[in-house]
Amino acid sequence: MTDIHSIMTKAPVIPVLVIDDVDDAIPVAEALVEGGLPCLEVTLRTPCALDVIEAMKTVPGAIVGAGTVLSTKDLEKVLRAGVEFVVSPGLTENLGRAAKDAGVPFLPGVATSAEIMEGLDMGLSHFKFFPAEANGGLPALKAIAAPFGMAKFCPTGGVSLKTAPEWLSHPQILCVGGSWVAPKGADKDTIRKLAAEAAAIQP
Ligand SMILES: O=C(O)C(=O)C[C@H](O)[C@H](O)COP(=O)(O)O
Repeated sequence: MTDIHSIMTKAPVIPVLVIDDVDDAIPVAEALVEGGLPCLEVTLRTPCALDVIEAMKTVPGAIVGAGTVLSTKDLEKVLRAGVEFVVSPGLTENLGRAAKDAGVPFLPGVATSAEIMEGLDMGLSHFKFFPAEANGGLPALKAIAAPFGMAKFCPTGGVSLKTAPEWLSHPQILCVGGSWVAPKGADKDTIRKLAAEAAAIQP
């Protein structure tokens, strides 16, 4: 298993996926991987998410993780499904410790200095800044991250193709997360093009 730093540095964008129909899993994953975005965050927001994870894992080159992991119960489920990384919207002591014990690359959401400090205490150093735009955007993250030179971030929530380059120009930001690369109902060609555009983003 790889570590969260290498997952965050594979491509500038981690697609955040909400998949309603398991039949879409393979074409969506193929389009994203072909477009140059190998790390796929499948959110547990839909009832078929675990089946989607299992299906996407069969796509060559896909590195499949789970998002919206809210509890240790969710963590157990996604580990059984064989995810390679885990993302959560927030950080709790229970979930942080369980992810650490499981040895799975873990990217918990933070929005404040105290949350980053709790994460650092647990031995974590890589965080999702969530919800990125609603929390004040890049000026807010710049100010919050300044005392924590060792911490790295993946802003997610309201990030777009247009705003991603500016986020990525900050040295503590390794990648951004976003759902824009796989809009609901989009066909494979569209998703491949959106992924290729995102993969080519230069800070
Ligand atoms: O489901 C989760 O666990 C989340 O953390 C939420 C997602 O990361 C954001 O909703 C994506 O934001 P958009 O790119 O603005 O759509």
